[in-house]
Amino acid sequence: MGSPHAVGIVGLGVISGQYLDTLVGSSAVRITAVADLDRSRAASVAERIDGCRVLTTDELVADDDVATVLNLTIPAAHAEVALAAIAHGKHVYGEKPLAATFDDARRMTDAAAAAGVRLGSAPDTVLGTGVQTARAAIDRGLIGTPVSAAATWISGGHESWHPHPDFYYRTGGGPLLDMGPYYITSLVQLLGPVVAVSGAASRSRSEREIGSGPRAGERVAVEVDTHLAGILHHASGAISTVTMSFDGDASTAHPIEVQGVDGALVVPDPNTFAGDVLLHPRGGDWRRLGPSAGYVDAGRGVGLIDLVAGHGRADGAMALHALEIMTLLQRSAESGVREPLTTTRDRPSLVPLTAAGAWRTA
Ligand SMILES: NC(=O)C1=CN([C@@H]2O[C@H](COP(=O)(O)OP(=O)(O)OC[C@H]3O[C@@H](n4cnc5c(N)ncnc54)[C@H](OP(=O)(O)O)[C@@H]3O)[C@@H](O)[C@H]2O)C=CC1
Ligand SMILES: O=C1CO[C@H](CO)[C@@H](O)[C@@H]1O
Repeated sequence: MGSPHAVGIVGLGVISGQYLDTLVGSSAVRITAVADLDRSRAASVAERIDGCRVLTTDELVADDDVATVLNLTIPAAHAEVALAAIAHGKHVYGEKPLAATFDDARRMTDAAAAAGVRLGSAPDTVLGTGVQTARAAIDRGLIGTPVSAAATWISGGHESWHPHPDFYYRTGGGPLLDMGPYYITSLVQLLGPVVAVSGAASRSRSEREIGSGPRAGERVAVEVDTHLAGILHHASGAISTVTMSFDGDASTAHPIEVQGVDGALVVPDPNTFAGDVLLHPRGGDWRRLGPSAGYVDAGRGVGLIDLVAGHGRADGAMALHALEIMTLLQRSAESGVREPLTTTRDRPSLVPLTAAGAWRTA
Protein backbone atom coordinates (compact mmCIF):
# COMPACT_ATOMS: atom_id res chain seq x y z
CA MET A 1 0.00 0.00 0.00
CA GLY A 2 1.46 3.42 -1.01
CA SER A 3 0.99 6.71 0.81
CA PRO A 4 -2.56 8.10 0.69
CA HIS A 5 -3.39 10.12 -2.42
CA ALA A 6 -3.97 13.85 -1.73
CA VAL A 7 -7.48 15.01 -2.67
CA GLY A 8 -8.91 18.55 -2.63
CA ILE A 9 -12.69 18.97 -2.77
CA VAL A 10 -14.46 21.85 -4.53
CA GLY A 11 -18.18 22.19 -3.73
CA LEU A 12 -19.50 21.23 -0.30
CA GLY A 13 -23.24 21.12 -0.84
CA VAL A 14 -25.82 18.38 -0.35
CA ILE A 15 -23.90 15.49 -1.93
CA SER A 16 -20.52 16.19 -0.31
CA GLY A 17 -21.53 14.42 2.93
CA GLN A 18 -21.83 11.06 1.15
CA TYR A 19 -18.33 11.48 -0.35
CA LEU A 20 -16.86 12.41 3.02
CA ASP A 21 -18.43 9.30 4.55
CA THR A 22 -16.56 7.18 2.01
CA LEU A 23 -13.26 9.04 1.71
CA VAL A 24 -12.50 10.17 5.25
CA GLY A 25 -12.50 6.54 6.40
CA SER A 26 -10.29 5.33 3.54
CA SER A 27 -6.53 4.97 3.84
CA ALA A 28 -6.28 5.18 0.02
CA VAL A 29 -6.80 8.96 0.11
CA ARG A 30 -6.48 11.94 2.43
CA ILE A 31 -8.48 15.16 2.10
CA THR A 32 -5.91 17.95 2.19
CA ALA A 33 -8.07 20.96 1.25
CA VAL A 34 -11.66 22.06 0.63
CA ALA A 35 -13.20 25.06 -1.17
CA ASP A 36 -16.71 26.40 -1.69
CA LEU A 37 -18.19 29.70 -2.87
CA ASP A 38 -19.54 29.86 0.68
CA ARG A 39 -16.32 29.77 2.75
CA SER A 40 -18.15 29.00 5.98
CA ARG A 41 -19.51 25.79 4.42
CA ALA A 42 -15.94 24.73 3.63
CA ALA A 43 -14.71 25.73 7.09
CA SER A 44 -17.30 23.60 8.85
CA VAL A 45 -16.12 20.57 6.85
CA ALA A 46 -12.40 21.27 7.28
CA GLU A 47 -12.65 21.49 11.05
CA ARG A 48 -13.80 17.83 11.13
CA ILE A 49 -10.87 16.50 9.06
CA ASP A 50 -7.27 16.28 10.35
CA GLY A 51 -4.84 18.39 8.29
CA CYS A 52 -7.52 19.79 5.98
CA ARG A 53 -7.22 23.45 4.93
CA VAL A 54 -9.86 25.90 3.67
CA LEU A 55 -8.79 27.48 0.38
CA THR A 56 -10.41 29.40 -2.45
CA THR A 57 -11.17 27.38 -5.59
CA ASP A 58 -8.30 29.13 -7.42
CA GLU A 59 -5.88 28.29 -4.60
CA LEU A 60 -7.06 24.68 -4.33
CA VAL A 61 -6.65 23.80 -8.02
CA ALA A 62 -3.06 25.13 -7.88
CA ASP A 63 -2.13 23.70 -4.49
CA ASP A 64 1.04 21.60 -4.18
CA ASP A 65 -0.63 19.23 -1.70
CA VAL A 66 -3.56 18.38 -4.00
CA ALA A 67 -3.00 15.63 -6.57
CA THR A 68 -6.66 15.10 -7.53
CA VAL A 69 -9.48 17.63 -7.47
CA LEU A 70 -12.86 16.18 -6.51
CA ASN A 71 -15.39 18.45 -8.22
CA LEU A 72 -18.77 18.42 -6.44
CA THR A 73 -20.08 21.71 -7.82
CA ILE A 74 -23.30 22.10 -9.79
CA PRO A 75 -23.29 20.98 -13.46
CA ALA A 76 -22.84 24.54 -14.83
CA ALA A 77 -19.51 24.81 -12.96
CA HIS A 78 -18.14 21.31 -13.71
CA ALA A 79 -16.14 22.30 -16.82
CA GLU A 80 -14.73 25.57 -15.46
CA VAL A 81 -13.42 23.98 -12.26
CA ALA A 82 -12.12 20.86 -14.05
CA LEU A 83 -10.34 22.81 -16.79
CA ALA A 84 -8.65 25.05 -14.21
CA ALA A 85 -7.48 21.99 -12.28
CA ILE A 86 -6.23 20.22 -15.41
CA ALA A 87 -4.33 23.39 -16.40
CA HIS A 88 -2.44 23.02 -13.10
CA GLY A 89 -1.63 19.37 -13.87
CA LYS A 90 -4.18 17.92 -11.43
CA HIS A 91 -6.18 14.75 -11.94
CA VAL A 92 -9.93 15.38 -11.73
CA TYR A 93 -12.89 13.30 -10.60
CA GLY A 94 -16.29 14.99 -10.62
CA GLU A 95 -19.99 14.61 -10.18
CA LYS A 96 -22.33 13.88 -13.08
CA PRO A 97 -23.01 14.93 -15.76
CA LEU A 98 -19.40 15.32 -16.93
CA ALA A 99 -20.34 18.87 -18.01
CA ALA A 100 -23.51 20.81 -18.75
CA THR A 101 -22.89 20.53 -22.51
CA PHE A 102 -21.19 17.98 -24.75
CA ASP A 103 -18.79 20.62 -26.15
CA ASP A 104 -17.59 21.52 -22.64
CA ALA A 105 -17.18 17.84 -21.80
CA ARG A 106 -15.16 17.28 -24.97
CA ARG A 107 -12.90 20.19 -23.96
CA MET A 108 -12.35 18.45 -20.61
CA THR A 109 -11.42 15.05 -22.09
CA ASP A 110 -9.16 16.71 -24.69
CA ALA A 111 -7.43 18.86 -22.06
CA ALA A 112 -6.92 15.88 -19.72
CA ALA A 113 -5.45 13.80 -22.54
CA ALA A 114 -3.12 16.64 -23.59
CA ALA A 115 -1.99 17.20 -19.99
CA GLY A 116 -1.55 13.48 -19.32
CA VAL A 117 -3.78 13.58 -16.24
CA ARG A 118 -6.60 11.21 -15.24
CA LEU A 119 -10.22 12.31 -15.61
CA GLY A 120 -13.05 10.45 -13.91
CA SER A 121 -16.73 11.05 -13.30
CA ALA A 122 -19.73 9.81 -11.39
CA PRO A 123 -21.78 7.70 -11.51
CA ASP A 124 -19.69 5.19 -9.59
CA THR A 125 -22.82 3.49 -8.24
CA VAL A 126 -22.54 1.23 -11.30
CA LEU A 127 -19.34 -0.23 -9.78
CA GLY A 128 -21.27 -1.57 -6.78
CA THR A 129 -22.58 -5.12 -6.41
CA GLY A 130 -25.99 -4.33 -7.99
CA VAL A 131 -25.06 -3.44 -11.57
CA GLN A 132 -21.81 -5.47 -11.50
CA THR A 133 -23.60 -8.67 -10.43
CA ALA A 134 -26.16 -8.16 -13.20
CA ARG A 135 -23.35 -7.65 -15.67
CA ALA A 136 -21.55 -10.79 -14.46
CA ALA A 137 -24.79 -12.73 -15.02
CA ILE A 138 -24.99 -11.49 -18.61
CA ASP A 139 -21.29 -12.20 -19.18
CA ARG A 140 -21.79 -15.76 -17.88
CA GLY A 141 -24.57 -16.28 -20.43
CA LEU A 142 -27.36 -16.68 -17.86
CA ILE A 143 -29.90 -14.92 -20.12
CA GLY A 144 -28.28 -15.88 -23.43
CA THR A 145 -27.70 -13.17 -26.02
CA PRO A 146 -29.19 -9.90 -24.71
CA VAL A 147 -31.86 -8.54 -27.04
CA SER A 148 -33.33 -5.52 -25.25
CA ALA A 149 -33.45 -3.50 -22.05
CA ALA A 150 -35.93 -1.06 -20.54
CA ALA A 151 -34.81 1.65 -18.07
CA THR A 152 -37.35 3.74 -16.17
CA TRP A 153 -37.01 6.58 -13.68
CA ILE A 154 -40.07 8.69 -12.90
CA SER A 155 -40.69 11.24 -10.13
CA GLY A 156 -42.44 14.53 -9.55
CA GLY A 157 -39.12 16.46 -9.48
CA HIS A 158 -36.36 17.15 -6.94
CA GLU A 159 -37.74 20.58 -5.93
CA SER A 160 -39.85 18.78 -3.34
CA TRP A 161 -36.76 18.10 -1.16
CA HIS A 162 -33.61 19.87 -2.49
CA PRO A 163 -33.05 23.28 -0.81
CA HIS A 164 -31.51 24.82 -4.00
CA PRO A 165 -33.07 22.89 -6.91
CA ASP A 166 -32.43 25.60 -9.54
CA PHE A 167 -29.73 23.56 -11.34
CA TYR A 168 -32.12 20.69 -11.96
CA TYR A 169 -34.13 22.96 -14.29
CA ARG A 170 -31.21 24.58 -16.16
CA THR A 171 -28.90 23.40 -18.94
CA GLY A 172 -27.09 20.36 -17.57
CA GLY A 173 -30.16 19.35 -15.55
CA GLY A 174 -33.60 17.96 -16.34
CA PRO A 175 -34.40 14.31 -15.64
CA LEU A 176 -32.25 13.17 -18.56
CA LEU A 177 -28.93 14.80 -17.62
CA ASP A 178 -29.60 14.47 -13.88
CA MET A 179 -30.79 10.86 -13.54
CA GLY A 180 -29.95 9.60 -17.03
CA PRO A 181 -26.23 9.14 -16.22
CA TYR A 182 -27.03 6.29 -13.78
CA TYR A 183 -29.26 4.45 -16.24
CA ILE A 184 -27.37 5.16 -19.47
CA THR A 185 -23.99 4.23 -17.90
CA SER A 186 -25.56 1.02 -16.57
CA LEU A 187 -26.90 0.16 -20.02
CA VAL A 188 -23.41 0.64 -21.50
CA GLN A 189 -21.95 -1.49 -18.68
CA LEU A 190 -24.53 -4.22 -19.37
CA LEU A 191 -24.97 -4.14 -23.17
CA GLY A 192 -21.95 -2.23 -24.47
CA PRO A 193 -21.57 1.05 -26.35
CA VAL A 194 -24.33 2.81 -28.28
CA VAL A 195 -24.13 3.73 -31.97
CA ALA A 196 -27.34 5.74 -32.52
CA VAL A 197 -30.32 7.15 -30.62
CA SER A 198 -33.85 8.47 -31.19
CA GLY A 199 -35.76 10.56 -28.66
CA ALA A 200 -39.00 12.38 -27.85
CA ALA A 201 -39.41 14.98 -25.10
CA SER A 202 -41.94 17.26 -23.43
CA ARG A 203 -42.23 19.90 -20.69
CA SER A 204 -45.34 20.11 -18.53
CA ARG A 205 -44.77 23.46 -16.77
CA SER A 206 -42.72 26.65 -17.09
CA GLU A 207 -42.09 27.01 -13.32
CA ARG A 208 -41.59 24.76 -10.30
CA GLU A 209 -42.17 25.57 -6.64
CA ILE A 210 -39.48 24.81 -4.03
CA GLY A 211 -41.05 22.51 -1.47
CA SER A 212 -38.70 22.68 1.52
CA GLY A 213 -35.84 24.55 3.17
CA PRO A 214 -35.25 28.29 3.57
CA ARG A 215 -36.56 29.08 0.07
CA ALA A 216 -39.78 27.02 0.34
CA GLY A 217 -42.54 28.56 -1.79
CA GLU A 218 -40.09 30.32 -4.15
CA ARG A 219 -40.59 29.55 -7.85
CA VAL A 220 -37.86 28.33 -10.20
CA ALA A 221 -37.99 28.80 -14.00
CA VAL A 222 -37.95 25.58 -16.05
CA GLU A 223 -35.47 25.87 -18.94
CA VAL A 224 -35.22 22.19 -19.94
CA ASP A 225 -37.54 19.37 -20.99
CA THR A 226 -38.90 17.42 -18.05
CA HIS A 227 -40.03 14.16 -19.71
CA LEU A 228 -37.88 12.18 -22.11
CA ALA A 229 -38.44 8.87 -23.90
CA GLY A 230 -35.65 7.39 -25.98
CA ILE A 231 -34.37 4.44 -27.96
CA LEU A 232 -30.69 3.40 -27.80
CA HIS A 233 -29.19 1.23 -30.52
CA HIS A 234 -26.21 -0.68 -29.08
CA ALA A 235 -23.28 -1.74 -31.27
CA SER A 236 -24.12 -5.34 -30.28
CA GLY A 237 -27.54 -5.07 -31.96
CA ALA A 238 -29.41 -4.88 -28.63
CA ILE A 239 -32.00 -2.11 -28.26
CA SER A 240 -32.70 -0.21 -25.03
CA THR A 241 -35.67 2.00 -24.26
CA VAL A 242 -35.38 4.71 -21.59
CA THR A 243 -37.93 6.90 -19.80
CA MET A 244 -36.64 9.71 -17.55
CA SER A 245 -39.23 12.04 -16.07
CA PHE A 246 -39.86 14.83 -13.55
CA ASP A 247 -43.46 14.83 -14.80
CA GLY A 248 -44.82 11.74 -13.09
CA ASP A 249 -45.77 10.84 -9.57
CA ALA A 250 -44.78 7.29 -8.70
CA SER A 251 -43.94 4.10 -10.59
CA THR A 252 -43.70 0.38 -9.89
CA ALA A 253 -41.57 -0.23 -13.00
CA HIS A 254 -38.26 -2.01 -12.37
CA PRO A 255 -35.34 0.42 -12.71
CA ILE A 256 -33.79 -1.71 -15.47
CA GLU A 257 -34.99 -4.98 -17.02
CA VAL A 258 -32.88 -6.88 -19.55
CA GLN A 259 -34.37 -9.50 -21.87
CA GLY A 260 -32.21 -12.16 -23.53
CA VAL A 261 -32.93 -15.14 -25.77
CA ASP A 262 -32.61 -17.49 -22.76
CA GLY A 263 -33.97 -15.43 -19.87
CA ALA A 264 -34.63 -12.08 -18.23
CA LEU A 265 -32.84 -10.04 -15.58
CA VAL A 266 -34.00 -7.32 -13.19
CA VAL A 267 -31.26 -4.84 -12.25
CA PRO A 268 -31.57 -2.86 -8.99
CA ASP A 269 -31.68 0.94 -8.74
CA PRO A 270 -28.45 2.18 -10.41
CA ASN A 271 -28.52 5.27 -8.16
CA THR A 272 -27.55 2.88 -5.36
CA PHE A 273 -24.56 0.56 -5.08
CA ALA A 274 -26.32 -2.67 -4.13
CA GLY A 275 -29.75 -4.30 -4.29
CA ASP A 276 -31.37 -7.51 -5.50
CA VAL A 277 -30.57 -8.84 -8.95
CA LEU A 278 -33.37 -11.15 -10.14
CA LEU A 279 -32.94 -13.81 -12.81
CA HIS A 280 -35.71 -15.53 -14.75
CA PRO A 281 -34.17 -18.36 -16.77
CA ARG A 282 -36.32 -19.38 -19.75
CA GLY A 283 -38.95 -21.86 -18.51
CA GLY A 284 -37.99 -21.32 -14.85
CA ASP A 285 -39.02 -19.01 -12.01
CA TRP A 286 -37.66 -15.71 -10.72
CA ARG A 287 -34.79 -16.17 -8.30
CA ARG A 288 -32.39 -13.79 -6.56
CA LEU A 289 -28.71 -13.86 -7.49
CA GLY A 290 -26.28 -13.28 -4.62
CA PRO A 291 -23.56 -10.67 -5.15
CA SER A 292 -20.86 -12.07 -7.48
CA ALA A 293 -19.06 -8.89 -8.62
CA GLY A 294 -18.55 -5.26 -7.58
CA TYR A 295 -17.32 -3.19 -4.67
CA VAL A 296 -19.09 -4.42 -1.53
CA ASP A 297 -20.72 -1.84 0.80
CA ALA A 298 -19.55 0.95 -1.49
CA GLY A 299 -20.51 4.62 -1.32
CA ARG A 300 -20.06 7.69 -3.52
CA GLY A 301 -16.33 8.22 -4.00
CA VAL A 302 -15.44 4.58 -4.72
CA GLY A 303 -15.02 5.63 -8.38
CA LEU A 304 -12.35 8.10 -7.29
CA ILE A 305 -10.56 5.34 -5.36
CA ASP A 306 -10.87 3.09 -8.44
CA LEU A 307 -9.36 5.91 -10.57
CA VAL A 308 -6.51 6.57 -8.16
CA ALA A 309 -5.77 2.83 -8.07
CA GLY A 310 -5.26 3.00 -11.86
CA HIS A 311 -8.42 1.16 -13.01
CA GLY A 312 -10.46 4.14 -14.21
CA ARG A 313 -13.69 2.21 -14.73
CA ALA A 314 -15.66 5.45 -14.19
CA ASP A 315 -13.48 7.50 -16.51
CA GLY A 316 -13.93 10.55 -18.73
CA ALA A 317 -14.43 8.43 -21.85
CA MET A 318 -17.39 6.62 -20.27
CA ALA A 319 -18.90 9.87 -19.00
CA LEU A 320 -18.38 11.56 -22.39
CA HIS A 321 -20.09 8.65 -24.17
CA ALA A 322 -23.01 8.79 -21.73
CA LEU A 323 -23.29 12.56 -22.14
CA GLU A 324 -23.25 12.30 -25.93
CA ILE A 325 -26.03 9.68 -25.79
CA MET A 326 -28.11 12.05 -23.65
CA THR A 327 -27.30 15.14 -25.71
CA LEU A 328 -28.24 13.37 -28.93
CA LEU A 329 -31.45 11.99 -27.42
CA GLN A 330 -32.42 15.59 -26.73
CA ARG A 331 -31.34 16.71 -30.22
CA SER A 332 -33.30 13.84 -31.80
CA ALA A 333 -36.35 14.86 -29.78
CA GLU A 334 -36.07 18.31 -31.36
CA SER A 335 -35.24 17.21 -34.92
CA GLY A 336 -37.27 14.01 -35.14
CA VAL A 337 -34.19 12.41 -36.71
CA ARG A 338 -32.23 9.35 -35.52
CA GLU A 339 -28.81 10.61 -34.39
CA PRO A 340 -25.53 8.65 -34.82
CA LEU A 341 -22.92 8.76 -32.02
CA THR A 342 -19.38 10.07 -32.58
CA THR A 343 -17.95 8.64 -29.32
CA THR A 344 -17.70 5.11 -28.01
CA ARG A 345 -16.46 3.38 -24.87
CA ASP A 346 -15.78 -0.31 -24.59
CA ARG A 347 -17.14 -1.85 -21.43
CA PRO A 348 -14.59 -1.36 -18.65
CA SER A 349 -13.31 -4.51 -16.93
CA LEU A 350 -15.77 -6.17 -14.54
CA VAL A 351 -15.14 -5.26 -10.91
CA PRO A 352 -14.23 -8.48 -9.07
CA LEU A 353 -16.20 -9.00 -5.87
CA THR A 354 -14.11 -6.78 -3.56
CA ALA A 355 -14.68 -6.58 0.19
CA ALA A 356 -14.97 -3.12 1.73
CA GLY A 357 -11.82 -3.71 3.75
CA ALA A 358 -9.89 -4.21 0.50
CA TRP A 359 -11.12 -1.27 -1.60
CA ARG A 360 -10.99 1.19 1.31
CA THR A 361 -7.26 0.50 1.70
CA ALA A 362 -6.45 0.12 -2.04
N1 LIG B 1 -28.05 16.26 -4.23
C1 LIG B 1 -27.97 14.97 -4.51
O1 LIG B 1 -28.65 14.12 -3.93
C2 LIG B 1 -27.00 14.51 -5.54
C3 LIG B 1 -26.28 15.39 -6.35
N2 LIG B 1 -25.40 14.91 -7.27
C4 LIG B 1 -24.65 15.81 -8.14
O2 LIG B 1 -23.71 16.50 -7.31
C5 LIG B 1 -23.48 17.81 -7.82
C6 LIG B 1 -23.75 18.81 -6.71
O3 LIG B 1 -25.08 18.64 -6.29
P1 LIG B 1 -25.55 19.15 -4.84
O4 LIG B 1 -24.52 18.81 -3.83
O5 LIG B 1 -26.93 18.66 -4.67
O6 LIG B 1 -25.57 20.72 -5.13
P2 LIG B 1 -25.55 21.91 -4.05
O7 LIG B 1 -26.10 23.11 -4.72
O8 LIG B 1 -26.15 21.45 -2.78
O9 LIG B 1 -23.98 22.09 -3.78
C7 LIG B 1 -23.07 22.59 -4.74
C8 LIG B 1 -22.02 23.38 -3.98
O10 LIG B 1 -21.00 23.80 -4.89
C9 LIG B 1 -20.76 25.19 -4.65
N3 LIG B 1 -20.21 25.75 -5.88
C10 LIG B 1 -20.84 26.02 -7.03
N4 LIG B 1 -19.97 26.50 -7.95
C11 LIG B 1 -18.75 26.55 -7.33
C12 LIG B 1 -17.45 26.98 -7.74
N5 LIG B 1 -17.24 27.43 -8.97
N6 LIG B 1 -16.43 26.89 -6.83
C13 LIG B 1 -16.67 26.42 -5.58
N7 LIG B 1 -17.88 26.01 -5.14
C14 LIG B 1 -18.91 26.06 -6.01
C15 LIG B 1 -22.10 25.75 -4.24
O11 LIG B 1 -21.98 26.99 -3.59
P3 LIG B 1 -23.26 28.00 -3.58
O12 LIG B 1 -24.40 27.23 -3.04
O13 LIG B 1 -22.79 29.10 -2.68
O14 LIG B 1 -23.48 28.43 -5.00
C16 LIG B 1 -22.59 24.64 -3.33
O15 LIG B 1 -22.05 24.76 -2.03
C17 LIG B 1 -24.36 17.96 -9.05
O16 LIG B 1 -23.62 17.69 -10.20
C18 LIG B 1 -25.44 16.88 -8.84
O17 LIG B 1 -25.94 16.41 -10.08
C19 LIG B 1 -25.17 13.56 -7.38
C20 LIG B 1 -25.82 12.66 -6.59
C21 LIG B 1 -26.83 13.06 -5.65
O1 LIG C 1 -27.75 12.44 -8.93
C1 LIG C 1 -28.68 12.43 -8.16
C2 LIG C 1 -29.06 11.21 -7.48
O2 LIG C 1 -30.21 11.16 -6.78
C3 LIG C 1 -30.83 12.32 -6.32
C4 LIG C 1 -32.25 12.03 -5.95
O3 LIG C 1 -32.42 10.87 -5.23
C5 LIG C 1 -30.70 13.48 -7.27
O4 LIG C 1 -31.13 14.63 -6.69
C6 LIG C 1 -29.35 13.65 -7.79
O5 LIG C 1 -29.07 14.74 -8.57
